[in-house]
Amino acid sequence: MTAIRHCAIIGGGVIGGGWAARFLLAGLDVTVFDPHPEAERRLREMVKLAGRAWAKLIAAPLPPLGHLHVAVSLEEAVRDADLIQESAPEVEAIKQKILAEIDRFAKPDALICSSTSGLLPTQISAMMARPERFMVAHPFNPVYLLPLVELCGGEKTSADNIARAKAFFADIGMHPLHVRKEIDGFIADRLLEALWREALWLVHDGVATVAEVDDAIRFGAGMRWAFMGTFQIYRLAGGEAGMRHFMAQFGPTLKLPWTKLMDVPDFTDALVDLVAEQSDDQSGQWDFRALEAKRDDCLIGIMRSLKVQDFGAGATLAGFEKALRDRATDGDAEPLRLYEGQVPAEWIDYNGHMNESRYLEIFGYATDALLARIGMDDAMLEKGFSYYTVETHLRHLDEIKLGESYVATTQILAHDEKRIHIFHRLLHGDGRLLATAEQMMLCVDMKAHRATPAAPETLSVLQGLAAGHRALPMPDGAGRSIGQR
Ligand SMILES: NC(=O)C1=CN([C@@H]2O[C@H](COP(=O)(O)OP(=O)(O)OC[C@H]3O[C@@H](n4cnc5c(N)ncnc54)[C@H](O)[C@@H]3O)[C@@H](O)[C@H]2O)C=CC1
Ligand SMILES: C[N+](C)(C)CC(=O)CC(=O)[O-]
Repeated sequence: MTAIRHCAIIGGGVIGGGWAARFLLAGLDVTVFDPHPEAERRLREMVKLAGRAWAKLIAAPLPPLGHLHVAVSLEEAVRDADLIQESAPEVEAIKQKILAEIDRFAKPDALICSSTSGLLPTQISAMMARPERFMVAHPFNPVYLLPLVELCGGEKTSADNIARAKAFFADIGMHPLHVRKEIDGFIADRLLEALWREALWLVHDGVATVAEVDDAIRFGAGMRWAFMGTFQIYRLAGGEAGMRHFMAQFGPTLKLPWTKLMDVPDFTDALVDLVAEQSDDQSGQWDFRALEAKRDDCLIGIMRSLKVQDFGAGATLAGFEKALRDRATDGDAEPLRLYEGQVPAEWIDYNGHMNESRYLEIFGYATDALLARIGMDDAMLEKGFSYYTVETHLRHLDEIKLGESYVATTQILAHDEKRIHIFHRLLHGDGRLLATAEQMMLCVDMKAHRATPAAPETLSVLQGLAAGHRALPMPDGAGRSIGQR
């Protein structure tokens, strides 16, 4: 089975564009077919937006951006692809026809996926000659940021292909969720639809405006759903007695006529106008791209916080960053690129530039990344071993402002079985050297509170990295002390 390096996307709208961006940022080549005359402009704008988001989100070296090609036909788009992601309009007949065509022109071992939000895989693959390599891979908007992808096979999808898709989507930083029963709307859209129906009724019945409905979500339950979902949150709502008490107390309310569930208000012109006008009142002052960027920044904030907690989507992000670091080629004699990002608003001080403490914060993240690279993981911490920083010499050389990008590189100057002597550089995106930090790290037995030799497997990775760095010149400023000219 060939590795997946080249993806094709059929339909390059909101979702196809999001897939293209995620694949390209993960270093894969992408070919898109979309008959829309504006398709290429929209795609390139999406890739730019996604690149901005990943630069802020991901604290690990990214592979070089893949190559984007816009094809003139479906056949041209799919013929060399290892994975094809159909993302055309949500109409069963259109999807059946497109999937049959993809099946005809694709390589025999290519995986074929559909982004459908709720159509049944067996139905939409009905005209395919080889449905065993087909499945739904349902993403969430924006595809380049949200990790969830629901995988749902049809009656003829092979288990091997589901496993292959699972591994592939995990590899590009996603959380594949296998929907084991073929069901309309899969798991997530069943939940979203229930909420959407109720929201429409509330507006239709004049109970609330669209902005009030959104406030009811975003100031309350929406915040906790981001990391615990519904069941885990309700378990806590049951108090110490937990889920059983919660169900005993709130079970009976389910029988009260609180929801309209399967009833859908008729989409009369009056309802569409009401919702659209209220939506304009709520968000009309926002330029579309600015609102997308605001959404992305909020998601990035949530994911970064969850990463610190190593919880939910944050654990997925941490795992992806670790894989990127492991995959990155160090080069024989290159400082390691261990941490990069853009300066967020809260790092700006009264002088209008990044505050001095943030320089050390960035170097701290680079040190953490180095330690992760040499195997100082949770298992090592649990055994009671870690590295502590025992000395830092920090030089502030230049300033960096809001939204500007930076990268921290790390050179290993020396090491022995207990110590690592490193030299970090902080570089502006335009190449200026902003700061350096020379540090001594000490391996510590945390239970005995004393220095200790590192584990042989840690020393062996360290030796490999240090061997490459031995050829590098001693950095300008290494060994300096304050007051020296
Ligand atoms: N928008 C959303 O929030 C989500 C949508 N989806 C699913 O993704 C799929 C695409 O939806 P969107 O991107 O939202 O729609 P969209 O309308 O933004 O994009 C559809 C694209 O398909 C193109 N297209 C039309 N006929 C085509 C053909 N014969 N061959 C190739 N391209 C063709 C259109 O020009 C358009 O650019 C649907 O199945 C939808 O259910 C899945 C998750 C979320
Ligand atoms: C509205 N929708 C059914 C197309 C939504 C989805 O499928 C997922 C999402 O991103 O909300």
